[in-house]
Amino acid sequence: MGRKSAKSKEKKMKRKEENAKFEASIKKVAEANAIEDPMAPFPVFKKYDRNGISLTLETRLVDSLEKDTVEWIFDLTKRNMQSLYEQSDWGWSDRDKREEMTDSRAWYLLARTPEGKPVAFSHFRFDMEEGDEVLYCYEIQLEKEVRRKGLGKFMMQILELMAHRYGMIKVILTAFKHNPDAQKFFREKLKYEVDEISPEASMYEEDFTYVILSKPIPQKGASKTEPAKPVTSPLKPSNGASTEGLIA
Ligand SMILES: CC(=O)SCCNC(=O)CCNC(=O)[C@H](O)C(C)(C)COP(=O)(O)OP(=O)(O)OC[C@H]1O[C@@H](n2cnc3c(N)ncnc32)[C@H](O)[C@@H]1OP(=O)(O)O
Repeated sequence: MGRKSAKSKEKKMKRKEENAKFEASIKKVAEANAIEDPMAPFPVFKKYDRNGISLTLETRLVDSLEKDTVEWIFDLTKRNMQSLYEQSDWGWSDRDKREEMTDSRAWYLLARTPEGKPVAFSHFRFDMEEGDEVLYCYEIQLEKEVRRKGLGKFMMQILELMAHRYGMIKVILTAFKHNPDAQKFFREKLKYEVDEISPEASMYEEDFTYVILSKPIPQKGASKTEPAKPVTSPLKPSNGASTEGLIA
C-alpha cells in the first residue's frame, strides 16, 4: 500500500511537470507569434549581396501581404511542386495549398530584388508539434534564376536564428524523398536529420513518400557542457558582419 501511494504521488508530480512544460511551450509559441517583426534583432540578415544577386529580406504575416505577392507565392509553389505532389499519394489540390498558405498563422520570409520583385520565400510557423515548441518550415521556394547561389542556405539560417531567439527547440520540415535537390540541400548541405516523429523512423510497414527532417536548436541559457548540435555553420551574413553572440 505504502509503495502504491508513493508511486501515485510520483505519477502526479510527473503529470504536473509535464503540464507545466506544455503550458510554458504554448506560451513561448504565442509570444513568438505576437512579435511584430521577428527579424528585427538581425538587421544584418536583411540584405543578401552575393554571387551576383542583391536582395532584401523581410518577415511578414500572411494577412499583411499584398494580394499579388500572395498570388506569386502560390504560383511559384505550384510551378516548383505540383509534379512532385502528384508523384506522391498526397496529390495536388490548388484549394488545399491556398488554404494552407493563407492560414492566418502563416509567416513569410520574403526575398525581393531592389525593384521589389519577390524571388524567394519561406512559409514558416511558430507552432506546437507533438508537445514541443518548434519553428515549422512549411515551404522554402526559390525562382530558378536565384538557385545554387547560397540564398536557400542563408534563408534557412535566418529561420534557425529566429528559432533560437524565440526559444523554439527545433526547426522542422517535411520533404519528399523523390525531391533529390531538397534532400541534398537539407541533409547534406545543412545537416538536417530524420526527426523522431518521421514515420520512417518508426515501425510502420507502409512506405512513405516523405520524410520529416529537423535540426535541434541550442537553447538560450543551456549549460555549456550540455551537448547541443550547432545551427547551420558558419553563421555569417552576406556582408560579412559579425554574428557573434546571436547564438549561444
Ligand atoms: C520544406 C520544403 O519546402 S521542401 C521543398 C524545397 N523546395 C524545392 O524543392 C523548390 C525548388 N528548389 C529550391 O527552391 C532551391 O533549390 C532549394 C530551396 C532546394 C535550395 O536553395 P538554393 O539557394 O538553391 O541552395 P543553396 O545555394 O543555398 O545551397 C545549394 C546546396 O544544396 C544542394 N542542392 C541544391 N540544389 C541542388 C541541385 N539541383 N543538385 C544538387 N544539389 C543541390 C547542394 O548541396 C548545394 O550545394 P552546392 O551549391 O555547394 O553544390
